[in-house]
Amino acid sequence: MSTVILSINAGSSSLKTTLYAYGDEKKLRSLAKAEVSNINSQPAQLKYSSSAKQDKKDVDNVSDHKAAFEHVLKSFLEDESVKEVKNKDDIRYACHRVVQGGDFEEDQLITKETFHKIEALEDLAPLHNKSAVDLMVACHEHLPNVANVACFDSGFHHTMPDHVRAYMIDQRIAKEKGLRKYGFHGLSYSYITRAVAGFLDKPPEDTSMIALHLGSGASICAIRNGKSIDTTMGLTPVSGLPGGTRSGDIDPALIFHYTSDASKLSPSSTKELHISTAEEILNKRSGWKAVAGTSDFAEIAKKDAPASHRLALDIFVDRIVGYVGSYYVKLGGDIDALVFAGGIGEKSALLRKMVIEKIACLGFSMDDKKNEQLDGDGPVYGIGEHNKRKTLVCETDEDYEMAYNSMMHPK
Ligand SMILES: Nc1ncnc2c1ncn2[C@@H]1O[C@H](COP(=O)(O)OP(=O)(O)O)[C@@H](O)[C@H]1O
Ligand SMILES: CC(=O)OP(=O)(O)O
Ligand SMILES: [Mg+2]
Repeated sequence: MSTVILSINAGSSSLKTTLYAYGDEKKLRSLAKAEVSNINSQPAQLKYSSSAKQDKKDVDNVSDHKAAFEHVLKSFLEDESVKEVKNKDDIRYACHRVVQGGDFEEDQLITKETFHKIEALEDLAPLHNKSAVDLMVACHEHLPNVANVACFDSGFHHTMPDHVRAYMIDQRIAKEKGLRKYGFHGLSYSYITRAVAGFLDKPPEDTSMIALHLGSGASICAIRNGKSIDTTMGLTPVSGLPGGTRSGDIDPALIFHYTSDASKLSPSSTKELHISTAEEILNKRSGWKAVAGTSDFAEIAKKDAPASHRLALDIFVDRIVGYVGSYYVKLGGDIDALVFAGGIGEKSALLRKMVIEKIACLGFSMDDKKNEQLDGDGPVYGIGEHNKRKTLVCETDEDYEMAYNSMMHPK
């Protein structure tokens, strides 16, 4: 008898889902994947793949995650090659990626009580948590017999010390409002830690690294003996590194000088969700989209790209190496590996080369050939080594991480 898990990863404009099954041997098998992209702009696209079926098509009337989820579910249920799922009731668990988990450290079974606690966290992360909460409601409606589990992107960072988590502001207000560094991409960092430890043939508790999750949202994590000691994102994902549409760190006073109405509520705020125009500008109208006019990093890294693209690339590399230097010191130089992950970290040989050249002074190196052509079975690839310190690429997988935790610690 197999247990079936559906992993649900809600991005700001996409919905990525994977169906997994496992049996007594506790080995996860991926059965099928479905992804809806372009959710807020018409038409949205649905991409589906299983061992028997590959499909890509436009889908109409998908203006929110709930509508996208209905398409995804229909695709899974229509695919007769997925023998483990003949009807909705064959799905045992739905795992939801929740970016801002507040004080939650571990995955939570979603009950009425935990649902309301997660819903309340929307105040801290209006731009990130809403779609996840909407999908919990959709699952409750469409899959009434499934057990819903919330998996928090912030959970991995609960081991950061207090002096790293705290901002230098009035501590009474900080406590009252939960204003501290939380950090995100934790599902990815947890996957990377286990995968890299396996690759190095060491227990995770003895493995230390600087991990770079570089996607359209980008962050870095300092991991000592398998645990996060610092990361670049903070109260929200806007801080730290810049991203596709995010500014990354700025002087906070810049907000007051940017436009006269930056402090007003943004047009997309509703009665329930209060997003300031500044928050929207820094999250959705900044980053390489603002500097280079595209949020596609592959375009930015093209050989003959214009000067605006080169500026975006140089800013990104500058901020990355600055944090690597800082985390090298925080880890006391005691590092097994520097790990590139995320869409950009995994696919851009140019970005990896630019970063490694600038941090060679810290004792990192790479082999150009291995960097250009990743060699091995994955998910971890070695691309360089200097004095036993390795440079690695890891194909990270947040969906797998959620399903893996659900399998190892069933709720
Ligand atoms: N071949 C490539 N070279 C450089 N960047 C790439 C390549 N393929 C994809 N990317 C970039 O990866 C980013 C998306 O990464 P991903 O981790 O999937 O992001 P997210 O989960 O935040 O949407 C995009 O900026 C995209 O342009
Ligand atoms: C937390 C975060 O920024 O997520 P993503 O990279 O998926 O946008
Ligand atoms: Mg991502």
